[in-house]
Amino acid sequence: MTSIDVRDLTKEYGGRRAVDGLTFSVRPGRVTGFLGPNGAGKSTTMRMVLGLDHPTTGTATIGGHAYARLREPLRRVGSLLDADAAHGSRTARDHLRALAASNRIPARRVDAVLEETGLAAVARRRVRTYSLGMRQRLGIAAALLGDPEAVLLDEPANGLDPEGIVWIRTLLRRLAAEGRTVLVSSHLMGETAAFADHLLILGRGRLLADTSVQEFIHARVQPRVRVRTTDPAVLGDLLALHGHDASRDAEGTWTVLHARVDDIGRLMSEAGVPVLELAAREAGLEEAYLDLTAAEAEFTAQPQEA
Ligand SMILES: Nc1ncnc2c1ncn2[C@@H]1O[C@H](COP(=O)(O)OP(=O)(O)OP(=O)(O)O)[C@@H](O)[C@H]1O
Repeated sequence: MTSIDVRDLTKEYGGRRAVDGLTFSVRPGRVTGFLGPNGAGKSTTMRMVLGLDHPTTGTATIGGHAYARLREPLRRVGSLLDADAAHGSRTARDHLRALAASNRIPARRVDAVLEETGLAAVARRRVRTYSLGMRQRLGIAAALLGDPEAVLLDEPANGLDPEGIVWIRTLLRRLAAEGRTVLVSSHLMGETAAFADHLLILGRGRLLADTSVQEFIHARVQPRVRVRTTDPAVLGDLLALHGHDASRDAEGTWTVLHARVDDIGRLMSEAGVPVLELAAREAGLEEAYLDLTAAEAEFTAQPQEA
């Protein structure tokens, strides 16, 4: 089994820490979402895992080995860091063939990944004529070329149309189901929640969270119930009588904090208050993520000097 292990990893650029003492493992068989604000250190970490940057201190290994020590690395780990990695004057097919030849990957894999990424029909066109989404698909094709056990993708949904976004989600889920190790950075919280099982969240080069998506959301977003009836004032009195923390919007819909639909439904039924709408409000990753980053910003804010 191939896990990606980062230990005490630090990277300084001119005395500034882009990555600051990171330790985590990315496990096989699940999709790990890699989140954090712009400049948090996600790409720098991925570059160090892929041997494209040298750590100032610490180690990053794939299946226990530094990238530089892997034989035929594309067969062990595939990556997408930059959609413009292919030379514009080459065709997609030639680009992938050259990559395959230099890593002793059978040429039939080229056709397989072109098919898989939906590029087969345009494979003989020069890459410079590709749209951003097509270049992104080509980058993903290159990542999958060596049938690798581990895959690192930096913002793979970038430039993809809605169909492409559904496609990448399905692809990531399948790669994980096949037992591969999948690390994916993204700024799209809705998308990350749809494809990721686990999260690593960075802030200013440090690890803020290493947790399952479900646990992360449940720990940060309180359960709420949305409820609507014919007479909002009567419902307001009923909720207050039973000590519920609730607020009412302009249309008369109540939001009840720390409550479950079963409790509110039963309460209304017993009091004879008609229910027009009753729903548990779905807690989202975006809300949980913003809660964490806001708390972090507050915690790290430096007091102004007088
Ligand atoms: N080659 C470099 N030289 C100097 N500073 C760098 C270099 N590469 C990255 N940095 C700095 O390191 C920090 C982390 O950048 P990085 O690109 O890893 O963040 P990120 O989390 O991937 O951000 P984004 O979400 O915007 O892609 C930033 O402050 C960036 O300016």
